[in-house]
Amino acid sequence: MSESVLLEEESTPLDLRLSDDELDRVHGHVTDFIAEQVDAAGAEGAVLGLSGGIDSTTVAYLAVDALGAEYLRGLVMPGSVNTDENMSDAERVAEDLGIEYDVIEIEPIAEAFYEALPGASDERMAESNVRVRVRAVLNYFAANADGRLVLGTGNRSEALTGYFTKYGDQAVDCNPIGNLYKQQVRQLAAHAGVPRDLVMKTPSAEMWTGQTDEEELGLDYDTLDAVLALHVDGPLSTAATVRALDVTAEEVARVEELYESSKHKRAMPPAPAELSL
Ligand SMILES: Nc1ncnc2c1ncn2[C@@H]1O[C@H](COP(=O)(O)OP(=O)(O)OC[C@H]2O[C@@H]([n+]3cccc(C(=O)O)c3)[C@H](O)[C@@H]2O)[C@@H](O)[C@H]1O
Ligand SMILES: Nc1ncnc2c1ncn2[C@@H]1O[C@H](COP(=O)(O)OP(=O)(O)OP(=O)(O)O)[C@@H](O)[C@H]1O
Ligand SMILES: [Mg+2]
Repeated sequence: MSESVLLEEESTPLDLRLSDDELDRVHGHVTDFIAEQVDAAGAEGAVLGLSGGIDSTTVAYLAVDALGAEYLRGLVMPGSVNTDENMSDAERVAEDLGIEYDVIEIEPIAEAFYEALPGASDERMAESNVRVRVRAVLNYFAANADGRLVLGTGNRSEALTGYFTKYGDQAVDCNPIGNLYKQQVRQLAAHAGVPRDLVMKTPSAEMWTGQTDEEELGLDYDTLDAVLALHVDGPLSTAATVRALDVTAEEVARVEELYESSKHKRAMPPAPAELSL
């Protein structure tokens, strides 16, 4: 069975699926990109956080294709919220790929932050973002020490909705799958040989127990991707998007709100315009 057939049973509001030929080309394009980024930086390879989720697993598979297993290091960083299943999947990915990896318990590090600013961790998002940023510090610790680049795992759907922690999981040197919508990442994962149980996993940031991306975003990824492609990336008005897809004007407005309110996450921090003195 070809890899794209694997996902063919799904029906989506808008067919963004890549053909086998396109998947071959995207695979080559992304692996070339990873190799070029590492080469251009004069780096000794790359490091990435492995969560057992589809995005980091896909980037790990592609990076091994691009660089070879000996040039990729994985960091598996369990915190209090991560399920044992996800953490053992993360280790399985590293072992299947034959890459060097470390398992680092982040809770004692996060706890030191919570104690340093009493009360701040009462706010769930503030508390959860600390864990995400602790992982970023560890990624850069490993990258600095070994002369490696940090590979990001962000995709286009997350980037356009700001669905990431500022200076957390977005604190990376490059984003190999950054131009692909989430459903295309799943397709590329299958194409790259990621095991089916990981390809079909429900996306979760695991920032609190039971969190799923789709519940927090308020839309399923297929709908989100379709609205992004037609209305945010594409030229269709709200009314035309509603007519083209099986979505409501409220769903389009939700996507627009996510996109608009996260602009600051996609820009360099602003400074006042230069004064002529
Ligand atoms: N207009 C503006 N201009 C400039 N800066 C602005 C700003 N509005 C907020 N800010 C700054 O941004 C901060 C809020 O942003 P941030 O700290 O990122 O926090 P926030 O966006 O509130 O939360 C992170 C979101 O990303 C999701 N996430 C995080 C990590 C991983 C994943 C995943 O999919 O795995 C998902 C998470 O579930 C949550 O929905 C504010 O505290 C403020 O410092
Ligand atoms: N426990 C963890 N250990 C190591 N890295 C992690 C951990 N949790 C998150 N990360 C890093 O943060 C990134 C962002 O998480 P995110 O949930 O968006 O991606 P994912 O888990 O790979 O895929 P999915 O979105 O399908 O859950 C991960 O891809 C991974 O690089
Ligand atoms: Mg995840």
